[in-house]
Amino acid sequence: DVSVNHWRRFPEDFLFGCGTAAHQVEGAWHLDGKGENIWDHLTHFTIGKIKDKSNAKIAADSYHNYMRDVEIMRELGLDAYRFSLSWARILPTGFNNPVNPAGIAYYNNLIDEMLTYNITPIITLYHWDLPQKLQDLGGFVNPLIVNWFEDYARIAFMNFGNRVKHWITFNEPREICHDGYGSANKAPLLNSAAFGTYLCAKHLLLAHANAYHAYKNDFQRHQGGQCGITISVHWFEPATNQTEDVFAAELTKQAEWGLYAEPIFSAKGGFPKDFSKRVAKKSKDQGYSKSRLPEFNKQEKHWVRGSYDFFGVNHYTAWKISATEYKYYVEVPSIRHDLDVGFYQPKDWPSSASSWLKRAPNSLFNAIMDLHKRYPNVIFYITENGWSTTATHVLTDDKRVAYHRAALENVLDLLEAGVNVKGYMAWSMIDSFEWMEGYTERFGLYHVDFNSPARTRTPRKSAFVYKHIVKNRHIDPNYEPKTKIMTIDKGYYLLT
Ligand SMILES: CCCCCCCCCCCCC/C=C/[C@@H](O)[C@@H](N)CO[C@@H]1O[C@H](CO)[C@@H](O)[C@H](O)[C@H]1O
Repeated sequence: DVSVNHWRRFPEDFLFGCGTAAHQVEGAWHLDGKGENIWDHLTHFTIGKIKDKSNAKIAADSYHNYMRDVEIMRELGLDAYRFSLSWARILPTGFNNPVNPAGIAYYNNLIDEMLTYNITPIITLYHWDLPQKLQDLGGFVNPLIVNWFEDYARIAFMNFGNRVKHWITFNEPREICHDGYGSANKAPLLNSAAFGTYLCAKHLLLAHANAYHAYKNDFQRHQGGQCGITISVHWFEPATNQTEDVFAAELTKQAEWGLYAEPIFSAKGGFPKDFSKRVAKKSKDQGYSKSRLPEFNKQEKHWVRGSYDFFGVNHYTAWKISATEYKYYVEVPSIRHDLDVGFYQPKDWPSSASSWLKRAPNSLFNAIMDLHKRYPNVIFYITENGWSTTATHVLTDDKRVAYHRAALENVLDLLEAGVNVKGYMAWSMIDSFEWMEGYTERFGLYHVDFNSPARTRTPRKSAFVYKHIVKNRHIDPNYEPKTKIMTIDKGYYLLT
């Protein structure tokens, strides 16, 4: 293929990794003192919400298989592994007393095993699994979540910060707030469309800032790590180049990810301007005395602004946005009604097993370049990017291979354009519990047999291709793995 420059390389210090999340892989939901979380609660007590009626009681059983997981990291030759801590495994009631020693021991063992093989741990403090006891008190719509989260973050920094140098406070505030509080698309199914999303957004941002400042003030000097947040940033493109579609796409960016990025990364701070105005106007028209989007006071704005060492980007796909066409029924009032745009994905974009995930041309480049222009000098880590297949046991996942290759070409384009991207975490290392979709959608580079007691992991073709890219620091579009037997490359790892 002459159109691809084979000699473009990723820098030696670029972090190639894979990601997972505690609730999606660990299992052991009630073992060794772990408390119940909102997904345990949802899957055990609410009937008919999960597509295949499954739950994550065992999932990929990483709680018992963590040594095999680290072996997989070594097989792939990863520089880094992004995983999350289960808040309720460490603090069964959500509060910082009691601390569960078995929870601390589990993560110590995982971290130490990774470090033995020079694999950098990247920890997400919160990947959607709030302790149920805190949800009973309101979860993210209770302003006290700000202190609860800081207390939990401090326990994590104190116990693991001597070895962990990359901290992500939250995974995807949009999904936490829009899906969990503003609708019933994810636990805790609060479905408070008028207020839930916005109350959650404000409190989550303050909780993030508290954890960030705790790290900065009390840990960073002697631990020497970095703390950031991961936001899902999809690409939103105007359906036409008419002014109203261009504005509709801008508003969509503000509503979908700007709500979380702007208060932290912009020079001015606070919620995004056009979208805030829009919610204020709609709220007034609806007869509310104040905007349903609660503003930050001056002190809060200042506290949140600049609370980052890096920006974690989860990117998967794109949508075309129209001011007038492709509109569907939306609840009133709700964020979707506040935004009031139409959206679609062109039929010729290759489709995955997930209804929302299509391979959109250059969407990763466009999304991160847009962020770079708004927030210059920010360091980016791509903390998730991946492709889903169905549950059928097919190991030749050529569409996943094509997706990762295209995305990684975009990363090279970004590096060439001078954007400071320091790492790429493929989602996911292994198949896992895909939230409301159960086990019907598989994101793993490794297949997991959820019917076998051992939860056997088997590499897909994409695992061999990713390994080749990581090892050679460049993308060979013609590389075809010659074997189906995965090995750990000899001499490739240096013990520290
Ligand atoms: C405010 C209304 C705006 C309407 C404008 C149109 C945009 C529509 C956007 C709809 C988005 C729907 C689906 C999005 C899904 C992803 O963001 C989400 N699934 C990403 O979550 C991560 O992905 C992994 C794969 O799903 C998952 O396993 C992982 O745990 C998540 O971190």
